[in-house]
Amino acid sequence: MNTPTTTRKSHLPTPGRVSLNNGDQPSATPRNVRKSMMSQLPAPLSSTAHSTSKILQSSIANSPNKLNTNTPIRKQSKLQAPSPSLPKSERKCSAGGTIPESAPTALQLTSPLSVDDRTVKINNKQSGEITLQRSSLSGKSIGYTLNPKRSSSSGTVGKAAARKGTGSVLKNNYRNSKMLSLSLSASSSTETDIEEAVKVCVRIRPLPDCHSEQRAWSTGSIEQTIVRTGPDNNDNHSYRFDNVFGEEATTDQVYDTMVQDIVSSVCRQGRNGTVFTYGQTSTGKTYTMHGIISSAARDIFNFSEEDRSDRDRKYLLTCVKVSCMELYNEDLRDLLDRGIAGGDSSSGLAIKEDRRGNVQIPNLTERVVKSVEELLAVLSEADNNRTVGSTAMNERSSRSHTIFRITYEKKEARDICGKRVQSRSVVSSENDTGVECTLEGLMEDDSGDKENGGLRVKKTSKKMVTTVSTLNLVDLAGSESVRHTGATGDRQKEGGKINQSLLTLSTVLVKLGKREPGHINYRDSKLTRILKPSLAGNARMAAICCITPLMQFQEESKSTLDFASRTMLVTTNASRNETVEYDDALVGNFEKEIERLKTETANAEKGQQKLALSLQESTEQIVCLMASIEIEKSKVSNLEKQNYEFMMQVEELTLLNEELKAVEKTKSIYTDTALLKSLEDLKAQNENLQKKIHQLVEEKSHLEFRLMREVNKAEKRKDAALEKRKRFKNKLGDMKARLREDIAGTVSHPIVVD
Ligand SMILES: Nc1ncnc2c1ncn2[C@@H]1O[C@H](COP(=O)(O)OP(=O)(O)OP(=O)(O)O)[C@@H](O)[C@H]1O
Repeated sequence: MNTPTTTRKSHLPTPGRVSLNNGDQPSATPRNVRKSMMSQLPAPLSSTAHSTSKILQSSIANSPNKLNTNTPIRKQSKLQAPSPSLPKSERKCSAGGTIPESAPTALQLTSPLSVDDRTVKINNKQSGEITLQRSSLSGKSIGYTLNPKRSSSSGTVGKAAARKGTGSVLKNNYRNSKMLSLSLSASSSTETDIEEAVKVCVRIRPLPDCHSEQRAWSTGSIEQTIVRTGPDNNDNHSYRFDNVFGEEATTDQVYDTMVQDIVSSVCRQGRNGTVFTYGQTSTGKTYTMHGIISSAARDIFNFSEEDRSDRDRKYLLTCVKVSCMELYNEDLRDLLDRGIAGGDSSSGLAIKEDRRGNVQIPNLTERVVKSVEELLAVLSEADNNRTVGSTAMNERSSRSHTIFRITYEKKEARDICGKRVQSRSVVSSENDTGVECTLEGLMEDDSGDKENGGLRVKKTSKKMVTTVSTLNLVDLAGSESVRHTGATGDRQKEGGKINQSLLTLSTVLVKLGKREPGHINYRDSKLTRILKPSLAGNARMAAICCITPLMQFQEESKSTLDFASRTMLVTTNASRNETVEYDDALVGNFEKEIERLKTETANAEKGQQKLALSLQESTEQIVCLMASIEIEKSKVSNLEKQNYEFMMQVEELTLLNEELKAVEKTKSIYTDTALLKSLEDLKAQNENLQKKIHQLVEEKSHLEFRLMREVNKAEKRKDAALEKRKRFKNKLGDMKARLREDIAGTVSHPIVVD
C-alpha cells in the first residue's frame, strides 16, 4: 500500500484530438322609477382580463397490447442525436428476455400529429397506427409535456424505445412486453427554452494488459446497454443509457457524442452547459475530463473565430474567460489564485446566492484567454494547484472536486427590429478584463431606399444584445471504499468528505428525478450549492459515469450505474442568457415616451372619473325628469276626469235650458203671476248656469294649455338629458380605445432599460 501524500502537480495529459345577474317589478312611484334607473347605470369600468397559458400535459400508459410502463420515460430533446433503430438481428436481450419479432422498434408520429387531451396517435412502421392513452394503466403514469406550440410540427420518435428502458435494469422489461418509447421533438430549438433530460453515458475504462481476469461488466449486444458478465452473474443485470462506451472507445468519441452539442449550445445559443464525470476512484474521470476540456477549448475558439471572421458577423465580439476551483474537504479554493501556487493556503472562497437564486463566488479569479493554447495553459496551471494524493488505487488520485468554468461572452449590435447593424456602428476595445463594446454613430439603412445616388443614412434606434453563457466542466472526486484504497489518516478523512458530498449529490438527483414538489437539500454540501443553478435547471447537462470492468469492483461499478440511472430521470430547462441594452438616444426616447404615456394615462384617468361623475349626474337628472313626467301625467288624468264631469253638467244644463225655452213659449198662455215669478227665477238661474258653464270652459282650456306646456317642457328636458348621456358615452368609449392603443403600442415594444 502506498503511503498517502498530498501533492500539487500537473495531471494533465497531452491534449487529445481537438473537435467540437330579475326580481318583482316595484310600483312606479318616482322613487322606484329612480331606483330602477339607477340599476341600469354602467358597471364599474375597471375589469381586467387575465389570460393564462395552458400547458397540455399528458401521460402515456400501456397500450393494451404493447407498451411497457415499468420504467419511466424521459423527455427527450430534439437536440439529442437520434439513435439508430435496433437491427432485428440484435433483438436478443442478453439480460434474459427476448424482444418479440413484431415489437415496434421505431415509431413515427402521424402527419399531421393527432393529439387531443386524452390521446396521442403515432404510426408504427410495422403494426400501423397506435394510440397512446393519457392515463396510466399501471398507476405509474409516465409524464411528458406536450407544448402545443411545439407539437404543431412533426415529431420524431428518435431513439425509439430507448427512453423506455434507458437507465434502468432491463431484466424485467423485455420479458412480457415490447420495447417501446417515443419522444416528441421540439419544432423550435432556437427561441424557446429546451426541456430535456440530462444526457448520461457510461465509460468503461480499459485495463492494463496485465489484467487478464474476467470482466464483470461489458457493453451489451443491444446498443447503449451494459451488462453484467462473469460467473457470479446470477441476476442478469443490464442497464441502458444514452451511450455506453467500451474499453476501446476514445475520449474524442465521448466528447463528440456527449459534449459537443452542449458546447455548441453554449456558444451558438447562449445556454449554460454542465458536464461532470462521476465514478469510483481510478476509473478515468480526470483522464476523460481533460480530453473533454481540450476538445471543448478547440470547439469554443472555432466558434469564436467563425463569429469573428464571418463577413456578416463582424459586429459580433466574443470573449472567452476561464476560472477553476476545487472543493477540498468542503473548502472551496481558487485554483488560479497565484497564492496557492506559491504554497500559501488560500483562504476558502465564499458561496453567495442572490435573490434570483444565482450562485456567485466572489473573488474567484477569472482569466481572459485568447487561444486554445492559453486556455490549456490555464488548465495546466489549475491542475498543478489541484490537490491530489496517492492511494492504493491511484497514484495520482484527485482528492477534490474540480470545477473548470469556461465563460463565453458575445456582444452583437442590432437595430430595434432585430436586424443586425453594420460593423462601423460598433466600437469595441479589448483588454485583460474582456471586451468593451459600445454603440456609436449612424446606421446605414440598406433596405434599398436610395437617395442622392447613395445609401440613405438615417438615425436608427439600436440595441446591444449581450449573451453570457458558462460551461462547467466538473471532475468529481472518486467515490472510494477504505477496503480498496487502504486509506488512513488524512486520506481516510478526505475519502469520507468526498463520499459525503457525492451522497448529497446523489440524494439531490434522486429528488429532482422524482419531480415532486418539495424541498431539495442543495445546502447539504458545497458541491450541490455550487451546482445548484445547473441542477435546478438552467443548463444543458451531461453526466459521464466511469467504471472499471474489474470483477473485484463489480459492486462499486453497479453503484455507479445505479447513480447514472437516477441521473437519467433528471430534466433541465436551459434558457438563453441574453441581456439587451439600448443606446442612450433610444433610452432617452423611451423614457420620454414612458413619461408621455404616464401623463396621458393619468389625464385619461382623471377625464374618465369626471365623465363617470357627470354621467351619474345626468342619469340622476333623467330619473328626476321621468318622475316629474309621471306626476304631470297623473295631473292630466285628474283634469280629464274633471273635464268629463264638467261636460256631463253642461249636457244637463243644456237640457234644462231647452226645457226653459219651451216654458217661455207657453208664458203668454200661463198668466198666473206666481208661475211668471217662477219662470223669472228659472231664467235667472239659467243665466247663472250659463255664466258658470262659460267659466268652466275657460278654466278647462286654461288647464289644458298649462298641461301641454308642462308636458312639452318635460319632454324637451328628457331629450336633452338623453342626448347628453349619449355624448358622454361616446366620449368615454373614444378615450378607452385611445388608451388601449397607447398601451398596446407600448407592450409591443418592450423596453428594457438598464
Ligand atoms: N480510457 C483510458 N485510457 C487510458 N488510460 C486511462 C483511461 N482511463 C483512465 N486511465 C488511466 O488510469 C489512471 C487513473 O485515471 P484517473 O486519474 O483519470 O482516474 P480518476 O477516476 O480521476 O481517479 P480519482 O478519482 O482517484 O482521481 C490514470 O493513469 C489514467 O491515465
